Amino acid sequence: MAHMPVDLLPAPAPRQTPVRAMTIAGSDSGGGAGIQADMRTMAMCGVHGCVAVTAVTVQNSLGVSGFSAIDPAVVADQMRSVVSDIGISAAKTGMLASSAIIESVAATASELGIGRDTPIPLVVDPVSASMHGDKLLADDAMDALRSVLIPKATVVTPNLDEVRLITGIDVTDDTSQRAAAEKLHAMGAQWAVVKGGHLRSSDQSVDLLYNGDVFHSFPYPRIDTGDDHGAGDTLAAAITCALAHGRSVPEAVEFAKGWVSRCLEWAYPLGAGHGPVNPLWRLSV
Ligand SMILES: Nc1ncnc2c1ncn2[C@@H]1O[C@H](COP(=O)(O)OP(=O)(O)O)[C@@H](O)[C@H]1O
Ligand SMILES: Cc1ncc(COP(=O)(O)OP(=O)(O)O)c(N)n1
Repeated sequence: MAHMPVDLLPAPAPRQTPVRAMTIAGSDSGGGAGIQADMRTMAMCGVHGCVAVTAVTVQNSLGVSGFSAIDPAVVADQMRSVVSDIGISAAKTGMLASSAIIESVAATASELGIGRDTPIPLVVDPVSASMHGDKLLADDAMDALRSVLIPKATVVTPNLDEVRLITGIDVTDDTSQRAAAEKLHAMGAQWAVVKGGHLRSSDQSVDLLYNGDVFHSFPYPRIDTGDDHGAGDTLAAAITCALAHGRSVPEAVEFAKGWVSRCLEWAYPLGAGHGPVNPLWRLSV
């Protein structure tokens, strides 16, 4: 295992109300991705995680065999209920399933003051499919993602398949990764992270962050594992936690890269397919 320095977010003191964040995402019955991944990382980062469930997937280590989407009005009401009482310092989106849910989440985020240029940053992980290729977002929802949600994002975090669907750019190298980041920023995201996890030609996994001005590159050693289910959710959740703790976006992405790298180092086999990344490494520190 590589030995990277450990960057930790502060743990709450006994009886002290922790920093709060909300995930607006789908449930993974296998416990490795979606809401379950977000809550695992939030808990291990000392953050009280709140939830707006968007869909319930039927999923295990072999893939997603079906899902049921939640009524968009119920998604919006979950967001209102959390923000009006508990309060949050950051939010993230994951699986949103349909254009109706995307529109509801974007409108409710505006109503509640969540998103870029507000005090509550929004991390948009534009989940479109599982690692097995199972669809988690309707084909006709891509326009809503581009036109109403990405312009609200403080940070958008697509993988390379999602980059292709959203921007039409096929990222194969550093130049196309930069072009994709520029296009995502031009679509209205304050910051774009183009994740390099799927660029398997290198011994590095390089994520690129861009805000219309400066590129920040995050090269980390590629970890040799097939147990990488939930890596994207975990990265976005860790960014959200660091933002909730008051870190800047580049600091939050740096923290999250270190976090997900350790989670990949500690990933374990589960079921007959791909096991999950493992935030429980934090219990050993
Ligand atoms: N084998 C790996 N070794 C190190 N980092 C990885 C590896 N696979 C993915 N990552 C990192 O995990 C995060 C999620 O990446 P990616 O796999 O591209 O997203 P997704 O899970 O959404 O498909 C990124 O920060 C990426 O660089
Ligand atoms: C309910 C749910 N949400 C998101 C995903 C995809 O998660 P991701 O982190 O991109 O991980 P992989 O699918 O690549 O393992 C999901 N599968 N289920």
